[in-house]
Amino acid sequence: MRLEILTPEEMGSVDRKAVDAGPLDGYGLMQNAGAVVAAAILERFAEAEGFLVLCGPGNNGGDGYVVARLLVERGVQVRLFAETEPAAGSDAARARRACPVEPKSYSEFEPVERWLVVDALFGAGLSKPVEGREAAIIERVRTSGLPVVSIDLPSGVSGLTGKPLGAAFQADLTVTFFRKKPGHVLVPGRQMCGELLVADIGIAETTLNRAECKTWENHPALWRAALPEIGISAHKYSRGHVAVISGGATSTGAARLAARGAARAGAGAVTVLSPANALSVNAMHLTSIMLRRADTVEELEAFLSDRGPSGAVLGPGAGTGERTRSFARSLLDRAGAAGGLVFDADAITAFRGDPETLFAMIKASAAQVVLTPHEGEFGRLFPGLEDAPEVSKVERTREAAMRSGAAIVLKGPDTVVAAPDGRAAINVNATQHLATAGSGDVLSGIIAGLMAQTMPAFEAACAGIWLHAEAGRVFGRGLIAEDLPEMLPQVLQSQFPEHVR
Ligand SMILES: NC(=O)C1=CN([C@@H]2O[C@H](COP(=O)(O)OP(=O)(O)OC[C@H]3O[C@@H](n4cnc5c(N)ncnc54)[C@H](O)[C@@H]3O)[C@@H](O)[C@H]2O)[C@@H](O)CC1
Ligand SMILES: Nc1ncnc2c1ncn2[C@@H]1O[C@H](COP(=O)(O)OP(=O)(O)O)[C@@H](O)[C@H]1O
Ligand SMILES: [K+]
Repeated sequence: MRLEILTPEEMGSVDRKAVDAGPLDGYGLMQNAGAVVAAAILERFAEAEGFLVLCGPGNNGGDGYVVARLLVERGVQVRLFAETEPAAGSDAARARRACPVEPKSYSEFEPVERWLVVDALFGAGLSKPVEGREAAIIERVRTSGLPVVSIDLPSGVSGLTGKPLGAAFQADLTVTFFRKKPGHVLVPGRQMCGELLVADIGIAETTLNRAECKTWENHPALWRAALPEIGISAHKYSRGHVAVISGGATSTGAARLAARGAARAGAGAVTVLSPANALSVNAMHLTSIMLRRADTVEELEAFLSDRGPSGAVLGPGAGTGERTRSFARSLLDRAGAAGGLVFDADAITAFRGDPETLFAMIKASAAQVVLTPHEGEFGRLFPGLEDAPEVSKVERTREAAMRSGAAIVLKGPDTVVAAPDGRAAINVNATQHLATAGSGDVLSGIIAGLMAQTMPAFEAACAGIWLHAEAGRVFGRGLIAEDLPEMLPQVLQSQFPEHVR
């Protein structure tokens, strides 16, 4: 599978290497790009009665001239709109000369019923907000309701961030080349692409140095090999034991959701560590999951020494006070080399005043640590890395992982996972049904459950996010957090059938 995601800059370097290696030059690649777009249009929109092609000044416009020529050669009606001539001597200028359709100016653009718009204004070279006459034509197309096929990216959407820079097209189909770019998978770019087609334009696979790729679309192919296998002679503790720290009497549900997530993810044993005042409420709701009292660090440490859990979740419903901070310190300090810790929710917020102390402890710890913030929690730990219009969620998450020494799961419809070594994955199978209270608590448990079974942090985080999203996707409407752990068996069994030996 081609899971690598390339920034527009990385794609530009692949293009240059491809041209240097030959046999195709830039013009040859442009011909192939135009050909795959024209073929996709004719296949998907066979009923279109004509085509309105909008060409910008760069190579994206160049692709548009090629598409216009190929459509004319097919005998269909084409009108072409361009405002600026491509730079003299460029591939786009050559494509413009080879195109038999004389361009009209943008002001002459009139929508025609049952025609289709081909958007070749800007692609990877978008360098400033789309305004003025380009914005006006995008608005005219939007109000016309005509279908739009975008070449490479919907013009106006940043290939790096997935965010619109000024006005932007909402496409029905986007055809990009060689590999996806972050803007195709991060929101809102992902929805603005409509259907996305990644086409081969004759760039050899060897042009891409795979070892240098650090960003992928999250997919089982990335981590399937690291999924825990249960051996024939397994016993419950050999399958991993997860401790989940519960909050006080009125906030225990979050820990139980995490515990259930850990158990369904395959941990052989799960223990909820509860304050004394919440023992009875936890006891009333737990069956296979064990329960033990832990109000103080001493009680936590006694449990860690006795039972040596291989994973822990701290944060859901835990409170943001000293108990949570001291438990975090203890878990980081006492975790064995195989320990996998997930700090979520309150365990993140508890360090808002002093993130550097948390990061220093994480870096000094033998444990593998995953932090699972949503945007609000992320802003508390990583001042200066908050969301901003021209910043990529991938780069923010990567920077946070390097700063903290933990794998970071920055949640949302396009959850990004990053590791301190620079690897990053963007998740694409989540649905909006996951936006329900407690859903993140289940996720933290799933990730801890996988780490407790010795899955490394980055892989466990990627797998956890994918499984959690898939559980939500398969369940669909009406989902509440309690349903997520209960969907995991179906997802695991259908996606990862067991090899019975
Ligand atoms: N060998 C290659 O490099 C290939 C490139 N291809 C196409 O080339 C595209 C990239 O081409 P370019 O690098 O020329 O970039 P673009 O054609 O995307 O845009 C660059 C041009 O648009 C102008 N511009 C950028 N943002 C603007 C804005 N908001 N308002 C007004 N003008 C703006 C720039 O000044 C420049 O003239 C890709 O998206 C792809 O469609 C394909 O032809 C395949 C091969
Ligand atoms: N609109 C959405 N589309 C897809 N996934 C979403 C959406 N909103 C939230 N999620 C996912 O749901 C989970 C919510 O977690 P979180 O914000 O911590 O909620 P809670 O604290 O209630 O558990 C995360 O995994 C997040 O990625
Ligand atoms: K475009």
